[in-house]
Amino acid sequence: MSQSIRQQQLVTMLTMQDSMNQKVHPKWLKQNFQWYRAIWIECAEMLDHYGWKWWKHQSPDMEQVKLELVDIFHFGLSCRLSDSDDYQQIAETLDYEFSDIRHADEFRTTLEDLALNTLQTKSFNAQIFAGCMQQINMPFDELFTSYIGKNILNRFRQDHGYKEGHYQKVWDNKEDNEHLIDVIQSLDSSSTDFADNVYQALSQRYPAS
Ligand SMILES: O=c1ccn([C@H]2C[C@H](O)[C@@H](COP(=O)(O)OP(=O)(O)OP(=O)(O)O)O2)c(=O)[nH]1
Repeated sequence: MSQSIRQQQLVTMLTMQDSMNQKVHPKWLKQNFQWYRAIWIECAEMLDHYGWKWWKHQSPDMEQVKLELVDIFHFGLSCRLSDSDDYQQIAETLDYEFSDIRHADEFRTTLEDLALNTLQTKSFNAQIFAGCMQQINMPFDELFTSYIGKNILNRFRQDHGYKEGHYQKVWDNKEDNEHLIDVIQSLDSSSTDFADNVYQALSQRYPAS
């Protein structure tokens, strides 16, 4: 049976994720990193970007909300890669789960369901994750494009001393994540060179390079 486009995109992301994790630690699979912990913490960070305080005016920062979902997806893919090295099989499973969307009445409650499920199972629930995406109108293609962008930013950070502590996170009064949003919007994401172009654009903007 031919592979769907979404499955191909999932295999591409799984490959990039494994490679990114190896950059952080060459033997990452043996480190027993707590991916589930990273997921629920990111859920809380996302809720802050979305807004939840009833006593204060807050407007949702949807670009940042989407970027937090992309961070969660990095950790979710890592969860799945911790259990199997068969990219194709993981992609098929995720592809099915993305068609079996689960959500509560509104986005914040779905996000809490995701955090709760993550804490209870210590794993990644793609059905509820897909529910969060649906409730903020984020199509899978956008997840794919933003995933590539953020993965490249994560690489860029590591190449410029993120782990060692000498990476500059803010340039021109903007956080690197905000620069990334600008870069993604300025490039053609359908180009086969998209990932390389993101890296190049970040290098051009970064003051120390
Ligand atoms: O082994 C790892 C560790 C991290 N990441 C990625 C996932 C996520 O895309 C990013 C970390 O998220 P974020 O940028 O929010 O982390 P931070 O370093 O805590 O930054 P901030 O202070 O902006 O939240 O790094 C990986 O892919 N593999």
